[in-house]
Amino acid sequence: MACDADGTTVYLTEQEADRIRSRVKTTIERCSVITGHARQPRDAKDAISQATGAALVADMSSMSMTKAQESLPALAVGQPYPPCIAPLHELQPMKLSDLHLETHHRGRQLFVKRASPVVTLTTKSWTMVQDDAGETERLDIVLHKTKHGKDVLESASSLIIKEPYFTLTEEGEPTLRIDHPSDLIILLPTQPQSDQHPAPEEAEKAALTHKQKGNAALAKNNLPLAHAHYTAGLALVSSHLPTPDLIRDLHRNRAHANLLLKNFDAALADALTALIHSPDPRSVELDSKSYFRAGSAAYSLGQFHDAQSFFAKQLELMPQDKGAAANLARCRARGGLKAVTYDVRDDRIRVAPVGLERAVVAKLMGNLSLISDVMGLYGDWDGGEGKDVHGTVDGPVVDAFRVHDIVSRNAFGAGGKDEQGGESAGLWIQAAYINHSCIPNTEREFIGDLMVVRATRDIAAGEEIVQSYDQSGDYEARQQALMMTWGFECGCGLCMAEKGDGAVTRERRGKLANEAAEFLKSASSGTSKRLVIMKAKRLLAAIDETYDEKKYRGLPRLASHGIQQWLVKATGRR
Ligand SMILES: C[S@@+](CC[C@H](N)C(=O)[O-])C[C@H]1O[C@@H](n2cnc3c(N)ncnc32)[C@H](O)[C@@H]1O
Repeated sequence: MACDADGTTVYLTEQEADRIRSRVKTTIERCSVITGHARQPRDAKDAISQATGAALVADMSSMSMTKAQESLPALAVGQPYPPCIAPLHELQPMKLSDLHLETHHRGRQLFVKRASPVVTLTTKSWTMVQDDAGETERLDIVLHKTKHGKDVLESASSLIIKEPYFTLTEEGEPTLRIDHPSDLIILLPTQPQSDQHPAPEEAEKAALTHKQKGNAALAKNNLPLAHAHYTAGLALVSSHLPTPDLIRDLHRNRAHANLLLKNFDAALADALTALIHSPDPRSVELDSKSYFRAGSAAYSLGQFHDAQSFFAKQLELMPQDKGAAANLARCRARGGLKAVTYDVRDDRIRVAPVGLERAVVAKLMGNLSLISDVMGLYGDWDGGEGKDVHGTVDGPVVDAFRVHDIVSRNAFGAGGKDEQGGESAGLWIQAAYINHSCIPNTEREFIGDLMVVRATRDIAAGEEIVQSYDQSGDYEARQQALMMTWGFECGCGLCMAEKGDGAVTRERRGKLANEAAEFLKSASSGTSKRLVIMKAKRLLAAIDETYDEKKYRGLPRLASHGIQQWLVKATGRR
């Protein structure tokens, strides 16, 4: 059995769990034997036809698979290693023939071109790549394989791998493995280039064409192309400033593209640069747009005070736009994919919100300003020596293992469904600092993607704010969830009292708590009949009997909490 942060329970047979474990352990053993061995050359033709066949099979099976079949892939969480923190220009080039097995090639970079179709699986993508010497090798990207909704390998023709890691797949095949997306630099096939140094009038004309092409790309939802056109336009005109209006237009439009690309830092900077501050009606309209974009970006960065003031300015300029900011609360930046993970570090199988990990990594890759806040959260792997380096001249540096561990210990279920219909989980940075107690003094509620932490009683100055991570009335189930997901045994007053009750009493209470949960699933207060109410009262009395009056004075009775609330609703009596 494996549990996740939403309290969702997934049942795995012992055989399935053993299969996952032994596959991962066998790979680790194989890797330890071949560490440092020189790479064997591959036959290019065989390698490419292998990838072509596998890509075809993967495409066909993804088309025929039902949602349920594809929803829980298995994923190994291996020993963490840090991402490359050196800029590309400091790394020495290497060739495929220089690779050694089960080795991180620190201080090196590898330039390769894609040589085959991409095999796209749920939690990884792989392909064959070739270097300038014509050598061929396999390349796997694990989990963080998409950018702006597209497979990064599919969109790449040339790539640079920073500090390549050469290892084995679970099938025992050698591969270049990418775990951290910041270790991979994709060289896009066609980037709109700004002409070198045209005369000012020509530059203005060309920049205007880039703006129009950018707008056309935006209309077709080709966001990277739109972004590239606006950037090329700005490169042409920014230096000699003959046309401030055009520059502002390009920034304003790029702010829109950046917002949609979830590059919120850049969207905010662009929106503010685009401001005209002029009273003429057209400028007022354009500035209102810019303030809306600035507000949306600030909101997504968690800068709520700034967001509020930008929206207030937008409203001041265009009072009729009252509803615009309200739309934000409805958009949730969460990913629903779950995977059964086997963590080699503690030998445990869990259900992990890997879609959320992907979403967090992608957001950090686009927004350097958010990285230190997220990396400041508690996680088992602290990132090693370079843990405080969050970016280089090549862009943000994101340690995907650290994000995995942080999400594991800090994500919470939001009690709703995400866009894909799965249980939704999210990472709320401030709320993540709140420790657990089974006797909490706060409660979580959600308004859209905002978590509201409400005090449930008076909290004295200096008293610790605590929330409940798991409200199960069954002591054993609660302790198991706390240990499995958050890695600790709760020592609060209630847990101490329940621990002291002994196994027989706890087992009886646990059974009754499960019965109560089943009852609550089938009974609805609207249709309550006398008999149903009597059954609830009997259950409540039976649960209460398992609690010693004196010992539990002032302590919550979690096993009877739900049914007690149901009775209050059904009978109107407390
Ligand atoms: C969401 S974080 C809470 C904030 C964390 N204590 C920090 O310093 O950032 C969850 C982690 O805090 C620790 N924790 C929370 N409540 C605890 C408790 N009642 N007893 C022991 N450890 C607790 C566990 O290590 C858990 O994985």
